[in-house]
Amino acid sequence: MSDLWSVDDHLADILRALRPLDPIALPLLDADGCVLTEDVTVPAALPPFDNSSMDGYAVRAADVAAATGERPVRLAVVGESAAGGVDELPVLRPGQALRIMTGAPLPAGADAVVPVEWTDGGLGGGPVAAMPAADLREGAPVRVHRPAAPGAHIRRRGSDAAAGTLALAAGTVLGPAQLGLLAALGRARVEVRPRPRVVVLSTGSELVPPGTPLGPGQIHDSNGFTLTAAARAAGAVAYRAATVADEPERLRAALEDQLSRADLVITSGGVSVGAYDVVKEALRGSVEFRRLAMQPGKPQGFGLVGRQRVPLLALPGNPVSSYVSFELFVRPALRALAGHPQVARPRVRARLVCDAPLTSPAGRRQYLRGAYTPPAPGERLGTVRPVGGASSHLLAALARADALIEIPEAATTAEAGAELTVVPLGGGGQEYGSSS
Ligand SMILES: Nc1nc2c(c(=O)[nH]1)N[C@H]1C(S)=C(S)[C@@H](COP(=O)(O)OP(=O)(O)OC[C@H]3O[C@@H](n4cnc5c(N)ncnc54)[C@H](O)[C@@H]3O)O[C@H]1N2
Ligand code: MOO
Repeated sequence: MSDLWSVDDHLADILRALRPLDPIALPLLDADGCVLTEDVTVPAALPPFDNSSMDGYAVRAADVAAATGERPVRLAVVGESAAGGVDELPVLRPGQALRIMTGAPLPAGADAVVPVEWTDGGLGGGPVAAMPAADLREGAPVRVHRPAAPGAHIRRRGSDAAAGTLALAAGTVLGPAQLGLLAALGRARVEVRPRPRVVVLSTGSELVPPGTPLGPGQIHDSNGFTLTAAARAAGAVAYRAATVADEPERLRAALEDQLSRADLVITSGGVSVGAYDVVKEALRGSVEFRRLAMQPGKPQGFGLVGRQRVPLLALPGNPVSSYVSFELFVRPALRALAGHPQVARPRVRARLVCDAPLTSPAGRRQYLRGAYTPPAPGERLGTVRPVGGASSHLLAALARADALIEIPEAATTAEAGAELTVVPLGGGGQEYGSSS
């Protein structure tokens, strides 16, 4: 098996040849899912002013210290502070209160907010459930039924983020909460590594697009869809190009067309030892073709092509082979281009559940398709059950699977109950926020 490359060496060679894309400034929503490349400091305190966390009355805490239901404290209402209000607020004097809404600025002199439910709302009766309309309480004093401690229901200026402190560190993955923070800080754009632009090129003279009836010997291009969707799920901006017939000139022309708009190109098919292995023929020289100690996915190609030296991964044409190859090699490559610290999908250990022992070719790492069940409460391991056989044309079984089951190179069988490594395939695998 000495002529076969290991899966790990092949991935390491690909990652060594790549460098993360140059950072660009993007509008916030375009930066969703991207890796931040600047340290963002807080330009001005958040919140920018002391404000109320309740609808109620701004008061001097000392004024209401003795308030009870039986002996309410009566305060003169001297105005109102509403969120977004532009009027200058009066300075609160002893014996006075100011109507205040959630988020509205606290007037000078006030040091607490009494929620409206602890007052008569200016109506002269018992406690109210909500702030009465303005005309009902015009000029009326408010009776406070409960004390509020100094600082109660006040959100202090800078209590969320103090000016000059670090809000988000370079390396943070931006998701909903991080984008919200940037917006709150007033940032319209941020510097991030962009999503890689990917072009997917399916090769094969037998291929026709779905929606077109099949002629003799023809099949529908499925890899183009699997790989484009997989690239998008990995965070790329991916396009499926038209399929290319098994003619090297056509593939070179198609590549020429696509290279300028791609940070990475994926081809499928044409990499084995057949008479019409177009990718191998067209790209020999700039792409290195290898045979890996792996099943499926034995034939693989990788190189930097064109003047711009765009990374190109040439995947085998069998549908399962190309998808497994994507998960093992292309996804990490895309995440490396996007600057993600963690490029591979997380692996888990799981116990094999199967009716008959599984077999695997000697000296090759096999990736079978499986259905993974996470550990039950209190259990250390989940379970995994194979879905379909090992053949690399089994698309229907792939569509029912949610994990890859790894059988190591050294093993030729795996019995029920064996503990194995599993690669769950679900979700985008996105972990926001973390910068480590
Ligand atoms: N004599 C040998 N034959 C083969 C070997 C070998 O070592 N010696 N390796 C086999 C293995 S393993 C694989 S994997 C395939 C790889 O073949 P290619 O990458 O050259 O792919 P093609 O020959 O073009 O196609 C293989 C298979 O997949 C179908 N296909 C291709 N593209 C698509 C697509 N876009 N959508 C759906 N299906 C596609 C194609 O019709 C073929 O059936 O080689 C083995 N042979
Ligand atoms: O290496 Mo192939 O990918 O087994 O079908």
